[in-house]
Amino acid sequence: MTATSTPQPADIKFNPKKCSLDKDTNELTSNYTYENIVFDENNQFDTISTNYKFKVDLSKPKSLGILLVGLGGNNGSTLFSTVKCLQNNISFHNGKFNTTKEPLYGSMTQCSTIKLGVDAQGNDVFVPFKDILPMMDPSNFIVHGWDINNSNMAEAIERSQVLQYDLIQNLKPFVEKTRPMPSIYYPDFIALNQNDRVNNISNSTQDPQKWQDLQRIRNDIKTFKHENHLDQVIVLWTANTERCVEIIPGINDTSENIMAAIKNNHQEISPSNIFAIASILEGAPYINGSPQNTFVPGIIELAESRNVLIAGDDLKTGQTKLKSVMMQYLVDAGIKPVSIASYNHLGNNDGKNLSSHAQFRSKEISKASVIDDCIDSNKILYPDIELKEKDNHVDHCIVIKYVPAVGDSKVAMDEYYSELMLGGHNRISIHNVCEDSLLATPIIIDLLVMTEFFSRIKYTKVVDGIESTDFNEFYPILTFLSYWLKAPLTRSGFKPINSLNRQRLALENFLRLLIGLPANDELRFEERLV
Ligand SMILES: NC(=O)c1ccc[n+]([C@@H]2O[C@H](COP(=O)([O-])OP(=O)(O)OC[C@H]3O[C@@H](n4cnc5c(N)ncnc54)[C@H](O)[C@@H]3O)[C@@H](O)[C@H]2O)c1
Ligand SMILES: O=P([O-])([O-])O[C@@H]1[C@@H](O)[C@H](O)[C@@H](O)[C@H](O)[C@@H]1O
Repeated sequence: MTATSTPQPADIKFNPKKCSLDKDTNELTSNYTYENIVFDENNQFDTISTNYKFKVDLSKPKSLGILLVGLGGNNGSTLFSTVKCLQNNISFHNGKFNTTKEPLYGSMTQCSTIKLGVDAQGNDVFVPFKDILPMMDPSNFIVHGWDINNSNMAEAIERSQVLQYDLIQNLKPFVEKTRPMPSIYYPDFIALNQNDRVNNISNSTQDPQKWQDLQRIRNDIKTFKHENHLDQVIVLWTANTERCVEIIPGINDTSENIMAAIKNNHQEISPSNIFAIASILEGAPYINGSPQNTFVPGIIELAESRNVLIAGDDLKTGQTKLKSVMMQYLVDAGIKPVSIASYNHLGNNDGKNLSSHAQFRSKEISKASVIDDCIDSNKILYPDIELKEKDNHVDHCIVIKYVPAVGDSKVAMDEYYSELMLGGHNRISIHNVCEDSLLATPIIIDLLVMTEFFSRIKYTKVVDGIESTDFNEFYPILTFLSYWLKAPLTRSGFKPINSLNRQRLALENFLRLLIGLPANDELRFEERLV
């Protein structure tokens, strides 16, 4: 592999001292010793080493099925259009230029690189992220989905006002024949102001039959898979933000209880609960791109028992992504943030839905948690976060307002107010204007590419030189995807990692170990030692 080439599977380069390629099965196996420093209750530490064997199936599927809940929305229709552009090489007049192939800027898998090592002169060598091992090309996605509104995809992209006029005209013949499948609407979960969009639902709002809704969604997934000859389908929620559900013992706390609650039409079963359960039962990974707490304990238990990948919550696109960098920068520099005031206004339908309190509350929770791991990491700056007194926490305020005039442009204003030495202060103000759906769509692409990639990896532990012949799949909550998520869903007993650089480091090092390379460090001894 060279720094510029796009290798095919046969070109995959790996470290033969750590890896072997089985040409019959097209699987690459690598050996890795995971070392961690573990402290006991007396603050004594030990280095714990565990040997693993990882196996990647290098044969990626020809096509990957994507089912979006909320296909007709801004994110859904933008992703659908992007894939059509790639598949049909659609060009458009972008103001001054005729653009042919759109690079997927904003997608880490498609447009970023990873440092692999150094050349003979000690200069860093980078390769495209997507070229380290075979990953799905988004032009091989087959996209469909559900929406509570029946507009065809040409009408949907016009309504969204995300794409340029010329591109919409060029896309129309490729998208107008697609209409979203009818969905489920339980009015209590999204804002009342969405009511006038509802004309494409299969359930009765007066007499809900949630068990039948579940069967119908399962059937939709099966049919889509069958009709398109797909081996794998991933379902992703990019519909409106729902209010959070109440966690009720006996109702949604175990997989058995939640199935019974669906049969009994319990009011705390949300549409997103139904979609998540349907996907898990169909063996389709499910990703929650919105902030609501779809993954109640009963659904997590179901995913664990069925061994189906799940990930969430809420896409980390603009303001929160920057916050997960800023906070890490300030705290790691020994500067003490004492308040973060985050205002944000936008004028798309997402903003309209979030102007309702219960839905805003879901978003407020997911946007607030992003600073927690940094606060937790530094007991010099925040000696006892439990006390929640002035000196021990960050005043973190989150405001979102709906301003129709600005459309899909998301305006974010943040003030980071921090303490410096000798009573000094540091105030950083950020004004960030970005197109909401054009930030979200490449992130959705990354989540889909990486979910498919992780589903081709298995591992086994090697104990005393003996490796088990049974290879395991990942624990179902795929926290490797945290980089793209505001409030990463995390395995019980573990705390989420929010800091962006830490999240990326995990991905980089994991890709490296799969091809037999050690974890990346920046020791640069070539330069620093004589
Ligand atoms: N754009 C971003 O930067 C960003 C970032 C993080 C999270 N999100 C979240 O992504 C979601 C989608 O954002 P958007 O801008 O596309 O919103 P949108 O309002 O344009 O689209 C949502 C779509 O979902 C449909 N819908 C609502 N309930 C449904 C149901 N039960 N079944 C099927 N369809 C349903 C609506 O009709 C609409 O077409 C929101 O929850 C938003 O908070 C967006
Ligand atoms: O990712 P980010 O920019 O912090 O968060 C965004 C919010 O600020 C915005 O109000 C909302 O509508 C988007 O869906 C997204 O959640």
